[in-house]
Amino acid sequence: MPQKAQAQADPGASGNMELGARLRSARAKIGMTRKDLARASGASERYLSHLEAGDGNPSLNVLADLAQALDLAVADLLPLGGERSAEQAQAAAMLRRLPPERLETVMDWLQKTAVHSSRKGRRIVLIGLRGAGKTALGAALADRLGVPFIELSKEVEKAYGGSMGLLLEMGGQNVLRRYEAEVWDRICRTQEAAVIGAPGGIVADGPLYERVLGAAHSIWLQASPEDHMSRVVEQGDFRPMAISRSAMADLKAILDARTPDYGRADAHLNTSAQDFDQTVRLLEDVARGLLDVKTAI
Ligand SMILES: Nc1ncnc2c1ncn2[C@@H]1O[C@H](COP(=O)(O)OP(=O)(O)O)[C@@H](O)[C@H]1O
Ligand SMILES: O=C(O)C1=C[C@@H](OP(=O)(O)O)[C@@H](O)[C@H](O)C1
Ligand SMILES: [Mg+2]
Repeated sequence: MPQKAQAQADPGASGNMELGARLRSARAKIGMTRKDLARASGASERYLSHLEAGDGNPSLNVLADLAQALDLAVADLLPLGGERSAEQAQAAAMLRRLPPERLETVMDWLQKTAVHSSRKGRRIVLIGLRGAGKTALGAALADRLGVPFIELSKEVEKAYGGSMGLLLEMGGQNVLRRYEAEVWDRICRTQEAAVIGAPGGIVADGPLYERVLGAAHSIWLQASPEDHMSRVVEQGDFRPMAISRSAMADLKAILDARTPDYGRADAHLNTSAQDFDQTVRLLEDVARGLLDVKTAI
C-alpha cells in the first residue's frame, strides 16, 4: 500500500497532527516560545518541534509535563473527543476545568436545555387511545400556546391524496407506516414549535415510535376504558374497537397491551378526572412544564 494512503487511513496519525496543532496554539495563546516550553516542561526543543509538526507519540508523563507547563488539563491537549466543532471542543474543555461543586448545576442546566430542547424543540406530541382527547385537547392546547396544531393522520391523507380508508385498502399497513414516517420527519424538519396529534396506533410501529419520543415532548392522554368507549361511541366511530358484545373487553385488551408503550411518554395526564375545560388547563400546565427551559445557570 502506498505510504500516503496508509498515513491518511491511520487515525493515530491524524491524532498526532491535532495534538501538534493544539500544542502550538496553546503555546501561542500565552505567548510562550518553544524554548520557554522546553524549559518549563523538561522536554527538549527538538522533541517539541517534532511534536508540534504532528510527528510524535508522547507518553502520558510527557503530556502531563507539557499540560502543567501550559497551565492546562492533559485532556485539553488531546485530540477532539468526537466533538464536531471548535465550539464543542471548547465547551468540553470548559466542562473538564469546572470545579466539581459547579458541575452538578451545569449538568442539570444542560440536560434541561442543550440536550433536551435541541432535539425536541418546542414540539409537543399527544399520544393515547382513541377518545383520549388528542384531537379536541390538542387543538385547544395549540391555541393556548399560540402554535399550530397538526394531526399526523390528516397530514398523511393530504400527502397520499386520499382518505385513510382508501390508503389502507390500496396499500395496507405498510404503506400507511411509510407515509406516517415521512410525514413525521417532515413535521420535525419544518415545525420547531407545534402541538402534534399522533394516531392512537403509532405505538405499533416501533422504529417510528422511537423517533416520535425522541423528537418531541410527549404526553400520554389517559382515560378510563369507560370514557374511551363513551367518547368514541358519541363520535359514532368505533375504530379500532368493533361494535360487538365484547367491545369493552377488546378496548381494555388494547389499552393493556399499549400501556407499557404509551407509558414511556415524558408526561401522563388523566383526562377522566375532570371536565374538558379543566383538562385543557391541566394540559397547558403539563405542556408548559415540559417546554419550560431554565436559561440561567
Ligand atoms: N376531560 C376530557 N378530556 C378529553 N376529552 C373530553 C373530556 N371530556 C369530554 N371529552 C370529549 O371526548 C372527545 C375526545 O375525542 P378526540 O379528541 O377525538 O380523541 P382522540 O383524538 O384521542 O381520538 C372529544 O369530543 C372531547 O370533547
Ligand atoms: O388506535 C388505533 O389503533 C388507531 C387509531 C386511529 O387514530 P386516532 O387515535 O388518531 O383516531 C387510527 O390510527 C387507526 O384507526 C388505528
Ligand atoms: Mg383524533
